[in-house]
Amino acid sequence: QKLPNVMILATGGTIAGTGATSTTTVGYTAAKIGVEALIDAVPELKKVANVKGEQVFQIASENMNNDYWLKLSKRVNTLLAQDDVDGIVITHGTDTIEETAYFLDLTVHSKKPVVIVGAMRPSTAISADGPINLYNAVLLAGSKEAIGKGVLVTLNDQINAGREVTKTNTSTLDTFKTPELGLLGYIQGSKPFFYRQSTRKHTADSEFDISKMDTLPQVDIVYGYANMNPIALNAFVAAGAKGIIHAGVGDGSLNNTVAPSLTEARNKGVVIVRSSRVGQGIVARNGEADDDKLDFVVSDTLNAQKARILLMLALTKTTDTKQIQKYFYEY
Ligand SMILES: NC(=O)CC[C@H](N)C(=O)O
Repeated sequence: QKLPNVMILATGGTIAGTGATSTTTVGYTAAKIGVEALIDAVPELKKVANVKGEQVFQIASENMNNDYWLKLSKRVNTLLAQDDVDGIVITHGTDTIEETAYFLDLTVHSKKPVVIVGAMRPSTAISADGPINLYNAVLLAGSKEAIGKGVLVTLNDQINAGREVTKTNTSTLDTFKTPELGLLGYIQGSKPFFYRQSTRKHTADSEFDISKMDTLPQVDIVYGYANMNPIALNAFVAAGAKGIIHAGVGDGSLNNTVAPSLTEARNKGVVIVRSSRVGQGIVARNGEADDDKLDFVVSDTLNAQKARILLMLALTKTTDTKQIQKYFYEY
């Protein structure tokens, strides 16, 4: 039986982390060991795929930025265009895995599997989760089942969709979840099992193309809270933000000390997206604000960090808020 060719692109994170002792599970160093060492630590990979590794960069993912995303997405597109690559695994720090997953979901143009994987314990820890997670990721990236499902995230034997997955716990192994909408499936006994898939456009159907881009528009996030003031919002706008994600309280509600500054920003051409700090549910258009009159956009079910990604990509195509709103309902 012919094994699939799976390329492992390493970017750092705890999966490549090392600690002082086997019980060091906090205060370790992320992004220490290279891709060859990651592969060598799991000889079982060779039984399920022909694996090759490439170190794209080596960072703790709190340092993720638009430049790294553009580089990674371009590399993934180039590799997937090759006949000798069947799927891609990306090893990644867990802090921003959900953002990278959604960015690639929108900018990789292929039906071939792309699987992002991380770990919550460094490679040196007792019961490190990196090796089994990497094994599962390679298995998934080489599987027929993962074709056309969009960018996937796997840790803890579970498969989640790039659009929906979020980190829900600072430290436990079962941190990655898609609350309410639910995970896509499991990996058990060296087999992936899928039960659902996202209805939103992604990968091969995505119209966002970053192949010729070196920068992305500035979009910042303003967090909602009681006694909120517009200082951060005004500073972002003064610094040249082209878009603002307002992670409002509740259903994206606007504090009355901040609403006038949002209107002012919109009048200057800044695109305002009302999202929510709640994390679940739809932000209703014309619900907590008259979006038609204010010319604001709502984030649908995207959390603020994912809404930021879609707005950046939307702004590479248009500043028309009707079209941008359409994207938020389609992707
Ligand atoms: N568990 C982790 O991967 C967290 C380590 C680090 N903060 C990162 O995101 O890269």
